[in-house]
Amino acid sequence: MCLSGTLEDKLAAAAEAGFDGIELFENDLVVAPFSPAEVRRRCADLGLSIDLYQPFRDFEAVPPDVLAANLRRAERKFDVMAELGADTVLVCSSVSPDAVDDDDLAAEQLHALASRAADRGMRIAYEALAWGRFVNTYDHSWRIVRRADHPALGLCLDSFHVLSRGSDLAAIRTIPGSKIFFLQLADAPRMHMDVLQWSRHYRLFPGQGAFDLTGFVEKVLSTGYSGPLSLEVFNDVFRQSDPHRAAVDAMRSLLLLQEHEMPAAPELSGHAFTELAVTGPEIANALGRMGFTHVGQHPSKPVQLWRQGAARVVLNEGAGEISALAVESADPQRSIARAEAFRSHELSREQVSLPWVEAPDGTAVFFCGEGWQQDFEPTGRVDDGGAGLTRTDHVSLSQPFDNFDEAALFYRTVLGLRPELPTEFAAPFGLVRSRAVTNAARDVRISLNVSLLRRGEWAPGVPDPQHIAFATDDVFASASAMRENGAPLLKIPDNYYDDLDARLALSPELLASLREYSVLYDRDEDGEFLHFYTELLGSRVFFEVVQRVGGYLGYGGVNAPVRMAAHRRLRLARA
Ligand SMILES: O=C(O)c1ccc(O)c(O)c1
Ligand SMILES: [Mg+2]
Repeated sequence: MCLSGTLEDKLAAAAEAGFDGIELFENDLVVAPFSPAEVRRRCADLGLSIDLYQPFRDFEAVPPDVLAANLRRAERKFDVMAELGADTVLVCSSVSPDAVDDDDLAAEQLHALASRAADRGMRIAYEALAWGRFVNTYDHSWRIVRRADHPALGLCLDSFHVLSRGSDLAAIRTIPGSKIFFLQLADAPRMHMDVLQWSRHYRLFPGQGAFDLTGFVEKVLSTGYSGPLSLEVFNDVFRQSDPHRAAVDAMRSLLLLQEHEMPAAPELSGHAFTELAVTGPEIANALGRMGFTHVGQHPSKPVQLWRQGAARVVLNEGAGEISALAVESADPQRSIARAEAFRSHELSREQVSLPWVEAPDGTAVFFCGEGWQQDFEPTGRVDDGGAGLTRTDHVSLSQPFDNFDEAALFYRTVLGLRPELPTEFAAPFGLVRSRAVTNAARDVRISLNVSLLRRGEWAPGVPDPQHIAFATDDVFASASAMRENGAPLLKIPDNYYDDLDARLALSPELLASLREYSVLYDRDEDGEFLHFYTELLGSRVFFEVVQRVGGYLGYGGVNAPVRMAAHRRLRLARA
């Protein structure tokens, strides 16, 4: 269910990512051209056991004629399972109009089913679907299993059904581990919607959503449960993305559940630099006009280090995009050990001495220790403080549609960053979701952005832009110095300031300065955010300058559509 493709694709991807078992979803078998015995051999060849066959629906608490038909249906499925070598079948709680609200009857009929399964050396794992007609909580399914009292009948616990209902988890620890036959794990974003739709479209791998999967798994394991930890993630995007990548993402999510056994992530302390791959002088010119100085030169390659305060940009040759982000690590080799443990492998690139890995969108992530700047020879030019930029505030990367949740989990596991809550805004070409990942000190901040739906066909065929945001302590002083130097700053329309005035009743002086310098503004209970942008440089990159006042932790997301519309207008004017 977690992987796209046909059965062959799914099995290959699961095996390659190191899984040792699967749940076989009935549809995948029904449409496959292989007999169950052939599937069994294929799985064995790949080192995969078939740990569960599912789903068997709408069985319990029905009138006698329906029961007879259901038992016949079950026997046919037991035949298939025998050929597959699968000994456990998932029976999910009924949604049938034939079912009645009668726990005694449900228990009695499940007992009958379990007896037949036992005759064939098989077991029934009963799962409460969150939308089951009468049985929709795990404690209710447990009461029925306890009442049925058959050794071949136990529970399937599925974290989504349990956590989506907000069930009290205390009772989990009262279930004997031997009566939990199967454990399914799925995370999800918090949503206020019909639980069936939520489950079938938006599940996520553990660590990608809002549920506490670590706490849930701890409770289940404390019962003595020793069966598989299986992932059952119904997700519209995963359903259509590369199964090999999704399987690695899935494995990473399981490893996160045992994070205490993984190498700890060394402390990160800021963005060492961000690398831009550029063609032509446009970006170097812009950096110069923004007050950056070309302070270092690579001895053998056309690679330049530009600096202003502790804000650093490396310019390399390439297609006009952010090609790498570099973080300062207390121990780069341990950062790599952590990355390797989470299935992200160290890469090498000619003449790069820094250890690095690749993020899901292809951006290189460098781990810099002390002295990394020695790779550059001084140009003799000195940073005089320029326009007052102090450091990199954040790097903003637009993500490929298929890899957004994978990216959040990558940064969480490999770099040890914390994902913040996602936000959404309406951009000119569709809704955009934005999610930041940060370290505890918040001196490493990466903002990930993605279209909510795959881009519409009328949207321009240019890639979504990416940017680097630099911090200043005085946004107006920086804007004024840059304007004086002829930096290509983005003009914000007057309508925006009229709306700000209406919404926030800012002092006339502040409003006038914002308008004068095309500075945007946001505030929340904790502080204020003042920021301005450059025009697009080339087709893909721009810069932002931000001033945080007080404890404002966001990214001015409310203002992003204003910037996007302005960039769009410029693109059209240039075309
Ligand atoms: O959406 C469903 O129908 C469905 C089926 C089987 C499961 O194990 C489950 O959690 C949900
Ligand atoms: Mg389930």
